[in-house]
Amino acid sequence: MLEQLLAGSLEDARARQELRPTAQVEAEALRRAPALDALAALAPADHMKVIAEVKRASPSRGDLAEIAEPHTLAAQYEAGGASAVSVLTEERKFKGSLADLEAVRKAVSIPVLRKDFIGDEYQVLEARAAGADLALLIVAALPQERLVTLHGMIRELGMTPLVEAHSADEVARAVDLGAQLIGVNARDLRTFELDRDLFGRVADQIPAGAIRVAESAVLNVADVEHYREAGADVVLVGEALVTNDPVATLQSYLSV
Ligand SMILES: O=C(O)c1ccccc1NCC(=O)[C@H](O)[C@H](O)COP(=O)(O)O
Repeated sequence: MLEQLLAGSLEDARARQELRPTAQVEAEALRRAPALDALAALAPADHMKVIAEVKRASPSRGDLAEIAEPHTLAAQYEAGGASAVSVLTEERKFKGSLADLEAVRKAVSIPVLRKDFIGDEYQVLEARAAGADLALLIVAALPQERLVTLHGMIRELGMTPLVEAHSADEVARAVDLGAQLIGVNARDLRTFELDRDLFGRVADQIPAGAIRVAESAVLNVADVEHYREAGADVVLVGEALVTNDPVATLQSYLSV
């Protein structure tokens, strides 16, 4: 599934590239106001910080929420205390788009993450051109050489890479990159199995200077407490926010 998702995202990027060539997207990326400082926004605090996700659907759960106005939801997230907004831009299984990201960018003043299956430079340029401050890199999806190149490029464009791992080996690869923002995804992107204890097993490998993000599988405050006790600075939450009252749910997590 991960290979399919990456291949689909790259294929869709190729189709967009036919219409908007690299030079054009690069010019748009360079014209953008500088990216917001996501590391400052997500820096460890005396409570859990939240990256709140705009998530309509997913391969593991199907349709989750209609979200006709992603910018309205994102504004609610910001008002509710989110430190950043994650926007799924993958079209085929998550029903997202870069237009969602652009709309969210206009509506909030907190950092915005492009959450997609990023495998090439064009997608990174698209992220910045649409106003993203962060871009996701999934360790399991790419060879280390590709990760090094894309990680460097994201940083050169002023954005922050969120480097996502799902095993001790992948955390080690993220650390080798010099990643300052490391996510441990409880969801195995190949099987969709959830393992909330994975974060606790690998958190010690993440250097003290890096920000530790626990991704996925938060369904209630107890899950947030579980991640906090295991050392998470930030949780990334999608389903629980889009299927419940987003502000009340978010605020309950911020008390942890
Ligand atoms: O959510 C999925 O089913 C999924 C499947 C395959 C690859 C990625 C997937 N999700 C992306 C994410 O990482 C989550 O949207 C994000 O961490 C929030 O997760 P949750 O709070 O469990 O909705």
